[in-house]
Amino acid sequence: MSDGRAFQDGYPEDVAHCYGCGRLNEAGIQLKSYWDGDETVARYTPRPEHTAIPGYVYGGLVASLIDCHGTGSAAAAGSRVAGVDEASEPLLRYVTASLQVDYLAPTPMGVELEVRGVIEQVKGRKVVVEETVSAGDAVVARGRVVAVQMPQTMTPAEGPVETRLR
Ligand SMILES: CCCCC/C=C\C/C=C\C/C=C\C/C=C\CCCC(=O)SCCNC(=O)CCNC(=O)[C@H](O)C(C)(C)COP(=O)(O)OP(=O)(O)OC[C@H]1O[C@@H](n2cnc3c(N)ncnc32)[C@H](O)[C@@H]1OP(=O)(O)O
Repeated sequence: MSDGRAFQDGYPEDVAHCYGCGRLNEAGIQLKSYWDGDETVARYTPRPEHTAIPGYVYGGLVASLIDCHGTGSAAAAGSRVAGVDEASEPLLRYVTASLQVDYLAPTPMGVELEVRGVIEQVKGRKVVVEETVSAGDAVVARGRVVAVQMPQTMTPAEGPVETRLR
């Protein structure tokens, strides 16, 4: 967002429960993504429960970071191309159509990870984001997300949040 808030801070309440990026999901990762020039960036330090083997991060967590940084980047990039005022209007809603991950090196625990996104394509309802995950100077994973604007038929479940999270 151009006002210093993370992309995910602009998600309306009905789509703010995602395990990876929902600010209202207290058990989740609550990933925060931002513009950094033409690229996007998010930082996250894995928690002990994200362990694969002692000392190393579970690959599913790395995939989640790529997933949610990708959809957040897509929401920001697609909205920018559509002329949505990111500071005052909600971002367009995107979901993951495709998530590809290559694990290049073991990901150490106890280190802040940096996820970087490059917007490869914005075409119609689709945005393609190329990503890297780094631990210090080492690129530990590469990923690619194809995000597509949520179809109108994919509506959030009704009812109290506790019910929806169960
Ligand atoms: C009003 C205020 C809104 C404010 C919101 C603010 C921000 C919100 C941003 C995001 C918030 C939304 C949710 C946040 C929560 C979680 C996000 C985390 C990510 C997830 O956890 S989310 C869950 C997992 N996710 C799914 O549950 C999706 C299930 N799935 C489907 O719902 C459909 O499958 C769908 C919609 C994906 C596509 O269906 P569709 O019919 O709309 O697509 P269609 O055929 O029209 O394709 C259009 C173009 O996408 C290409 N394309 C399609 N599929 C592809 C694939 N697999 N690989 C490569 N390209 C693909 C086509 O090739 C074509 O490209 P082209 O135009 O170039 O030919």
